[in-house]
Amino acid sequence: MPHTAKILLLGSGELAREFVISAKRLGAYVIACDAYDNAPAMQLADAREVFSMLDGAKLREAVAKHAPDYVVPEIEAIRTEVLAELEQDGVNIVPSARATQLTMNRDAIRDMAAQELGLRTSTYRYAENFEEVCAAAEITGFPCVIKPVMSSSGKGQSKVDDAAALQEAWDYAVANMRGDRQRVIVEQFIDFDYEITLLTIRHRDGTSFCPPIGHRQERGDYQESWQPTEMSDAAIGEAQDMARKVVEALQGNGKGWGLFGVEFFVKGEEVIFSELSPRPHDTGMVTSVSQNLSEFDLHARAIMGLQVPAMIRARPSASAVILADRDSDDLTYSGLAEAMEQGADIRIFGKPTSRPYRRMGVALACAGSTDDARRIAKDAAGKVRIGYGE
Ligand SMILES: Nc1ncnc2c1ncn2[C@@H]1O[C@H](COP(=O)(O)OP(=O)(O)OP(=O)(O)O)[C@@H](O)[C@H]1O
Ligand SMILES: NCC(=O)N[C@@H]1O[C@H](COP(=O)([O-])[O-])[C@@H](O)[C@H]1O
Ligand SMILES: [Mg+2]
Repeated sequence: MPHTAKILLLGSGELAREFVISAKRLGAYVIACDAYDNAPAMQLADAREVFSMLDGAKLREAVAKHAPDYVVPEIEAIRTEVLAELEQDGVNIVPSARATQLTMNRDAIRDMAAQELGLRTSTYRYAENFEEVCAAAEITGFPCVIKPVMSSSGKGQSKVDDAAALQEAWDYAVANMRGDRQRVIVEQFIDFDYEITLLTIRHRDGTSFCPPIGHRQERGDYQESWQPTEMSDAAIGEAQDMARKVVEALQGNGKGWGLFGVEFFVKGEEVIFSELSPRPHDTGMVTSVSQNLSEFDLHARAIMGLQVPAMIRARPSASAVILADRDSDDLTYSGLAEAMEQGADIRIFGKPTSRPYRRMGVALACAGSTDDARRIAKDAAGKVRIGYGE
């Protein structure tokens, strides 16, 4: 098939699905990969491969079979050593193999940010057994937050208020971690005023930023986001400086081009670095309606060496998630017309199965203010009904 670029997409969730749309508009041919068939992005891509991306041999095989111009990771759980080897052999890993390696585990990126780059972070220690957890909590104090170093979307994460609750938090982290390394980060709990995602784009002409996105999380997972969010110019400037430093440090031997979601906590005028994704961010789904070019469009443009505006504006907008509440493989959706009554838009991801709290869709709204947009998006999300085939 004629195409402008061939993209092997590693991960086929909702963020990949939107990315496929953006990349295909620019004429790309996209092969969507994930561990399960009929994943959201596969339904729209040109081709699919179903395999575990933690399996290095299978990963190599997929790259050899398709000879892509770009390998675009969309999840963290990937055999990233293989990406580094492929990069050595001339394969273009987005944004770079180093970025995927350092962000796969929380410890690598946190050490780089706090120690090498000197960015302000919460106080933290790592622990590999319960005794070390107790020692770490002595240093961070209470409350603290315990997370597996390998996890995302809040999996295995808990806030701990006193020493009596440490055992439960450790057990919960071990039970919900990804991979085989029993290691957690114990972090000082930051009683922040608000938290943001700063979408940062590294592209052929330099670095651009989107207006900050505010968000609210529950169980460590995003519930709603809005853009722009109120923030002083000084705090925005500080966040941009930190984001620039960290994305530049991730370039390694790759081009380092692409969009990053850089997360910060803000307390008073203090901006505290939390973590980042070297790819579109879930809280950034709001950009599908808030910006002329969404985070997915911007990622596609940056990767393909195309122009990215220096100034990106956002009109007041919000997103609110549509979550499942049980396990099912016989899903239907209704209530979209009611959900749209106040002007919201709805995205249904088309995930073939549900589980409690799995994100199945999102409601999006623009309004005169972010407060109004949040209200409309939340109301709309609540009106979409999921049928579980019972
Ligand atoms: N040290 C902390 N102090 C206060 N809140 C925290 C802390 N660490 C995490 N949180 C809360 O939990 C949320 C999820 O944490 P974090 O981003 O580290 O997890 P994650 O599993 O990597 O999430 P994702 O992959 O969805 O970005 C944060 O956005 C924040 O709301
Ligand atoms: N915070 C990371 C994040 O939002 N990742 C998004 O969720 C998908 C996995 O969802 P699933 O667990 O429902 O399959 C990923 O593929 C990605 O799109
Ligand atoms: Mg996060």
